[in-house]
Amino acid sequence: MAFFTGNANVELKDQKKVFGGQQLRFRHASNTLQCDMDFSVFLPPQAEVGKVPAVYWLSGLTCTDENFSSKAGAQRVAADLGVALIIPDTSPRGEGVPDDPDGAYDFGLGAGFYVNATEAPWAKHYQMYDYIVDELPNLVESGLPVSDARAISGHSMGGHGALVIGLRNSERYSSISAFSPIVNPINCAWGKKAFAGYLGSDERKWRQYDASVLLQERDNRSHDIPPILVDQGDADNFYPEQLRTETLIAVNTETSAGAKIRFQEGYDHSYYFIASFIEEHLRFHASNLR
Ligand SMILES: N[C@@H](CCC(=O)N[C@@H](CS)C(=O)NCC(=O)O)C(=O)O
Repeated sequence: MAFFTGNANVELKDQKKVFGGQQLRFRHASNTLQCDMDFSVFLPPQAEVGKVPAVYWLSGLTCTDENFSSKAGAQRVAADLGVALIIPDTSPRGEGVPDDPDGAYDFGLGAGFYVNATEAPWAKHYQMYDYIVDELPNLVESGLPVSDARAISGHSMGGHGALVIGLRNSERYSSISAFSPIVNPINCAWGKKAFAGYLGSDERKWRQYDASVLLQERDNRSHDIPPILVDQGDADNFYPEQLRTETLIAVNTETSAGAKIRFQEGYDHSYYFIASFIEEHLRFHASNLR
Protein backbone atom coordinates (compact mmCIF):
# COMPACT_ATOMS: atom_id res chain seq x y z
CA MET A 1 0.00 0.00 0.00
CA ALA A 2 1.33 3.48 -0.87
CA PHE A 3 0.99 6.30 1.67
CA PHE A 4 0.74 10.05 1.03
CA THR A 5 1.31 9.57 -2.70
CA GLY A 6 2.57 12.78 -4.29
CA ASN A 7 3.03 14.56 -0.95
CA ALA A 8 6.76 15.30 -0.65
CA ASN A 9 6.15 16.79 2.81
CA VAL A 10 5.59 13.38 4.41
CA GLU A 11 8.27 10.73 4.93
CA LEU A 12 7.61 7.12 6.01
CA LYS A 13 10.07 6.40 8.82
CA ASP A 14 8.98 2.97 10.01
CA GLN A 15 6.57 0.19 9.06
CA LYS A 16 5.78 -3.00 10.98
CA LYS A 17 3.10 -5.59 10.37
CA VAL A 18 1.01 -6.28 13.49
CA PHE A 19 -2.25 -8.25 13.88
CA GLY A 20 -2.68 -8.23 10.11
CA GLY A 21 -2.47 -4.43 9.93
CA GLN A 22 0.37 -1.92 9.69
CA GLN A 23 2.01 0.12 12.44
CA LEU A 24 3.45 3.16 10.65
CA ARG A 25 5.55 6.15 11.67
CA PHE A 26 5.73 9.30 9.58
CA ARG A 27 7.56 12.62 9.71
CA HIS A 28 6.10 15.74 8.12
CA ALA A 29 6.75 19.46 7.95
CA SER A 30 3.97 21.05 10.02
CA ASN A 31 2.76 24.48 8.92
CA THR A 32 0.81 24.97 12.13
CA LEU A 33 3.70 24.16 14.47
CA GLN A 34 6.49 25.52 12.23
CA CYS A 35 8.65 22.42 12.72
CA ASP A 36 9.00 18.79 11.63
CA MET A 37 6.67 16.44 13.51
CA ASP A 38 6.55 12.66 13.89
CA PHE A 39 3.25 10.84 14.21
CA SER A 40 2.29 7.17 14.40
CA VAL A 41 -0.63 5.42 12.73
CA PHE A 42 -2.05 1.93 13.02
CA LEU A 43 -3.98 0.88 9.94
CA PRO A 44 -6.17 -2.21 10.44
CA PRO A 45 -6.34 -4.87 7.70
CA GLN A 46 -9.71 -3.44 6.57
CA ALA A 47 -7.85 -0.32 5.29
CA GLU A 48 -6.57 -2.41 2.36
CA VAL A 49 -10.05 -2.43 0.83
CA GLY A 50 -11.53 0.92 1.85
CA LYS A 51 -11.46 3.87 4.18
CA VAL A 52 -11.69 3.15 7.89
CA PRO A 53 -12.80 5.36 10.80
CA ALA A 54 -10.18 6.61 13.25
CA VAL A 55 -9.55 7.01 16.95
CA TYR A 56 -7.18 9.91 17.64
CA TRP A 57 -5.04 9.26 20.74
CA LEU A 58 -3.48 12.13 22.71
CA SER A 59 -0.67 11.15 25.08
CA GLY A 60 0.40 12.60 28.42
CA LEU A 61 3.35 14.49 29.85
CA THR A 62 6.80 13.33 28.71
CA CYS A 63 5.35 11.12 25.95
CA THR A 64 5.98 11.01 22.23
CA ASP A 65 3.85 9.26 19.60
CA GLU A 66 5.61 6.00 20.52
CA ASN A 67 4.45 5.40 24.12
CA PHE A 68 0.90 4.47 23.16
CA SER A 69 1.91 2.41 20.11
CA SER A 70 4.39 0.32 22.08
CA LYS A 71 2.73 0.04 25.51
CA ALA A 72 -1.08 0.12 25.28
CA GLY A 73 -1.57 -3.06 23.26
CA ALA A 74 -4.37 -1.42 21.29
CA GLN A 75 -3.63 -2.90 17.86
CA ARG A 76 -5.30 -6.31 18.31
CA VAL A 77 -8.70 -4.82 19.10
CA ALA A 78 -8.33 -2.00 16.55
CA ALA A 79 -7.61 -4.66 13.91
CA ASP A 80 -10.67 -6.62 15.01
CA LEU A 81 -12.88 -3.51 14.88
CA GLY A 82 -11.44 -2.09 11.65
CA VAL A 83 -10.47 1.19 13.30
CA ALA A 84 -7.32 3.22 12.60
CA LEU A 85 -5.31 4.71 15.48
CA ILE A 86 -3.79 8.15 14.88
CA ILE A 87 -1.14 9.04 17.47
CA PRO A 88 0.49 12.50 17.43
CA ASP A 89 3.39 13.78 19.51
CA THR A 90 2.68 15.89 22.62
CA SER A 91 4.43 19.15 21.63
CA PRO A 92 6.34 20.77 18.81
CA ARG A 93 9.92 19.48 18.58
CA GLY A 94 13.31 20.21 17.15
CA GLU A 95 15.95 22.90 17.04
CA GLY A 96 14.55 26.35 17.63
CA VAL A 97 11.53 25.10 19.60
CA PRO A 98 11.80 26.62 23.11
CA ASP A 99 11.65 24.39 26.20
CA ASP A 100 11.04 24.98 29.91
CA PRO A 101 14.01 27.08 31.11
CA ASP A 102 14.66 24.56 33.93
CA GLY A 103 14.04 21.52 31.73
CA ALA A 104 10.96 20.59 33.79
CA TYR A 105 8.86 17.68 32.48
CA ASP A 106 5.53 19.51 32.85
CA PHE A 107 6.08 22.47 30.50
CA GLY A 108 7.62 22.93 27.05
CA LEU A 109 8.83 19.89 25.13
CA GLY A 110 6.56 16.90 25.76
CA ALA A 111 4.02 19.15 27.48
CA GLY A 112 2.15 21.22 24.88
CA PHE A 113 -1.17 20.82 26.75
CA TYR A 114 -3.10 20.91 23.44
CA VAL A 115 -3.56 24.71 23.54
CA ASN A 116 -2.76 27.50 21.08
CA ALA A 117 -0.13 29.54 22.92
CA THR A 118 -0.49 33.29 22.74
CA GLU A 119 2.60 34.29 24.75
CA ALA A 120 6.20 34.77 23.60
CA PRO A 121 8.34 32.77 23.06
CA TRP A 122 5.80 29.88 22.91
CA ALA A 123 3.26 31.20 20.41
CA LYS A 124 5.38 30.59 17.30
CA HIS A 125 5.44 26.78 17.69
CA TYR A 126 3.09 25.75 20.51
CA GLN A 127 -0.18 25.60 18.53
CA MET A 128 -1.13 22.03 19.43
CA TYR A 129 -4.88 22.69 19.54
CA ASP A 130 -5.01 23.72 15.87
CA TYR A 131 -2.59 20.94 14.93
CA ILE A 132 -4.84 18.25 16.44
CA VAL A 133 -8.17 19.73 15.34
CA ASP A 134 -7.24 20.71 11.77
CA GLU A 135 -3.81 20.02 10.32
CA LEU A 136 -3.29 16.41 11.39
CA PRO A 137 -6.75 15.07 10.40
CA ASN A 138 -6.58 16.96 7.09
CA LEU A 139 -3.20 15.39 6.38
CA VAL A 140 -4.22 11.88 7.46
CA GLU A 141 -7.52 11.93 5.58
CA SER A 142 -5.87 13.19 2.39
CA GLY A 143 -3.04 10.65 2.26
CA LEU A 144 -4.19 7.49 4.05
CA PRO A 145 -7.26 5.23 3.74
CA VAL A 146 -8.83 6.93 6.76
CA SER A 147 -12.29 8.53 6.69
CA ASP A 148 -13.55 11.62 8.49
CA ALA A 149 -15.42 9.48 11.04
CA ARG A 150 -13.39 10.37 14.13
CA ALA A 151 -13.30 9.61 17.84
CA ILE A 152 -10.84 11.11 20.30
CA SER A 153 -9.20 9.65 23.39
CA GLY A 154 -6.16 10.27 25.56
CA HIS A 155 -4.32 9.94 28.84
CA SER A 156 -3.67 12.49 31.61
CA MET A 157 -2.63 15.70 29.77
CA GLY A 158 -3.91 13.91 26.66
CA GLY A 159 -7.16 13.05 28.43
CA HIS A 160 -7.54 16.76 29.08
CA GLY A 161 -6.81 17.38 25.38
CA ALA A 162 -9.34 14.77 24.25
CA LEU A 163 -12.10 16.15 26.48
CA VAL A 164 -11.45 19.79 25.54
CA ILE A 165 -11.07 19.16 21.81
CA GLY A 166 -14.03 16.78 21.70
CA LEU A 167 -16.30 19.13 23.67
CA ARG A 168 -15.35 22.18 21.59
CA ASN A 169 -15.66 20.35 18.26
CA SER A 170 -18.55 17.98 18.87
CA GLU A 171 -19.47 17.98 15.17
CA ARG A 172 -16.02 16.52 14.36
CA TYR A 173 -15.96 13.62 16.87
CA SER A 174 -18.60 10.97 17.44
CA SER A 175 -17.29 9.99 20.90
CA ILE A 176 -14.74 11.04 23.52
CA SER A 177 -12.89 8.97 26.10
CA ALA A 178 -10.10 9.53 28.58
CA PHE A 179 -7.84 7.69 31.01
CA SER A 180 -6.80 9.59 34.15
CA PRO A 181 -7.55 12.97 32.57
CA ILE A 182 -6.66 16.39 34.02
CA VAL A 183 -10.28 17.54 34.12
CA ASN A 184 -9.97 20.98 35.77
CA PRO A 185 -6.54 22.35 34.78
CA ILE A 186 -7.35 25.92 35.85
CA ASN A 187 -7.38 24.58 39.43
CA CYS A 188 -4.31 22.30 39.55
CA ALA A 189 -0.57 22.96 39.63
CA TRP A 190 0.20 21.38 36.22
CA GLY A 191 -2.55 23.36 34.50
CA LYS A 192 -1.83 26.67 36.23
CA LYS A 193 1.83 26.51 35.27
CA ALA A 194 1.10 25.53 31.66
CA PHE A 195 -1.73 28.01 31.09
CA ALA A 196 0.11 30.92 32.73
CA GLY A 197 3.10 30.19 30.48
CA TYR A 198 1.30 29.55 27.20
CA LEU A 199 -1.74 31.84 27.63
CA GLY A 200 -0.58 34.56 30.04
CA SER A 201 -1.88 35.70 33.39
CA ASP A 202 -5.46 36.55 32.39
CA GLU A 203 -7.25 33.48 33.78
CA ARG A 204 -10.36 34.19 31.73
CA LYS A 205 -8.37 33.00 28.69
CA TRP A 206 -7.71 29.67 30.39
CA ARG A 207 -11.36 28.63 30.63
CA GLN A 208 -11.69 27.63 26.97
CA TYR A 209 -9.20 24.82 27.72
CA ASP A 210 -10.84 23.41 30.87
CA ALA A 211 -13.11 20.39 30.41
CA SER A 212 -15.11 21.04 33.59
CA VAL A 213 -15.78 24.65 32.59
CA LEU A 214 -16.73 23.60 29.05
CA LEU A 215 -19.14 20.97 30.35
CA GLN A 216 -20.62 23.44 32.82
CA GLU A 217 -21.17 25.98 30.05
CA ARG A 218 -22.46 23.57 27.43
CA ASP A 219 -26.01 24.85 27.74
CA ASN A 220 -24.80 27.93 25.89
CA ARG A 221 -23.61 25.84 22.99
CA SER A 222 -25.62 25.20 19.87
CA HIS A 223 -25.25 21.42 19.62
CA ASP A 224 -25.19 18.41 21.86
CA ILE A 225 -22.07 16.70 23.14
CA PRO A 226 -20.75 13.29 22.04
CA PRO A 227 -20.93 10.31 24.42
CA ILE A 228 -18.09 10.43 26.98
CA LEU A 229 -16.30 7.60 28.83
CA VAL A 230 -13.70 8.32 31.55
CA ASP A 231 -11.67 5.78 33.56
CA GLN A 232 -9.67 6.80 36.64
CA GLY A 233 -7.52 4.49 38.77
CA ASP A 234 -7.96 5.05 42.51
CA ALA A 235 -4.27 4.20 43.17
CA ASP A 236 -3.05 6.93 40.78
CA ASN A 237 -0.43 9.12 42.51
CA PHE A 238 -1.64 12.18 40.57
CA TYR A 239 -5.21 11.68 41.81
CA PRO A 240 -6.84 13.78 43.13
CA GLU A 241 -4.56 16.87 43.31
CA GLN A 242 -3.60 17.18 39.64
CA LEU A 243 -6.47 15.33 37.97
CA ARG A 244 -9.39 16.69 40.04
CA THR A 245 -11.81 14.01 38.88
CA GLU A 246 -14.45 15.00 41.45
CA THR A 247 -14.95 18.36 39.74
CA LEU A 248 -15.95 16.67 36.49
CA ILE A 249 -18.19 14.22 38.36
CA ALA A 250 -19.97 17.13 40.09
CA VAL A 251 -20.46 19.10 36.85
CA ASN A 252 -21.58 15.97 35.02
CA THR A 253 -24.24 15.33 37.67
CA GLU A 254 -25.28 18.96 37.95
CA THR A 255 -25.73 19.42 34.18
CA SER A 256 -27.00 15.89 33.42
CA ALA A 257 -24.31 15.63 30.75
CA GLY A 258 -24.44 11.83 30.75
CA ALA A 259 -20.68 11.19 30.84
CA LYS A 260 -19.77 7.76 32.18
CA ILE A 261 -17.00 8.35 34.76
CA ARG A 262 -15.66 5.21 36.44
CA PHE A 263 -13.14 4.55 39.21
CA GLN A 264 -11.06 1.42 38.74
CA GLU A 265 -9.86 -0.07 42.02
CA GLY A 266 -6.12 -0.50 42.53
CA TYR A 267 -4.96 0.90 39.17
CA ASP A 268 -2.29 3.61 38.97
CA HIS A 269 -1.40 6.25 36.36
CA SER A 270 0.68 4.01 34.11
CA TYR A 271 0.23 2.38 30.72
CA TYR A 272 -0.55 -0.90 32.55
CA PHE A 273 -3.85 0.78 33.47
CA ILE A 274 -4.42 1.90 29.88
CA ALA A 275 -3.59 -1.57 28.55
CA SER A 276 -6.16 -3.06 30.94
CA PHE A 277 -9.09 -0.96 29.66
CA ILE A 278 -8.16 0.12 26.13
CA GLU A 279 -10.29 -2.67 24.64
CA GLU A 280 -13.42 -1.28 26.34
CA HIS A 281 -12.59 2.24 25.14
CA LEU A 282 -12.04 1.14 21.54
CA ARG A 283 -15.28 -0.88 21.53
CA PHE A 284 -17.10 2.16 22.98
CA HIS A 285 -15.72 4.35 20.17
CA ALA A 286 -16.44 1.77 17.46
CA SER A 287 -20.05 1.55 18.57
CA ASN A 288 -20.40 5.33 18.15
CA LEU A 289 -18.33 5.93 15.01
CA ARG A 290 -20.62 6.94 12.19
N1 LIG B 1 7.94 11.90 34.87
C1 LIG B 1 6.87 12.40 35.66
C2 LIG B 1 5.60 11.68 35.39
C3 LIG B 1 5.24 11.72 33.96
C4 LIG B 1 4.16 10.72 33.65
O1 LIG B 1 3.68 9.96 34.52
N2 LIG B 1 3.79 10.71 32.41
C5 LIG B 1 2.71 9.86 32.01
C6 LIG B 1 1.66 10.73 31.37
S1 LIG B 1 1.16 12.00 32.50
C7 LIG B 1 3.20 8.85 31.00
O2 LIG B 1 2.43 8.29 30.27
N3 LIG B 1 4.51 8.61 30.94
C8 LIG B 1 5.13 7.81 29.91
C9 LIG B 1 5.00 6.33 30.05
O3 LIG B 1 4.60 5.83 31.12
O4 LIG B 1 5.30 5.61 29.07
C10 LIG B 1 7.21 12.26 37.13
O5 LIG B 1 8.26 11.73 37.41
O6 LIG B 1 6.42 12.68 37.97
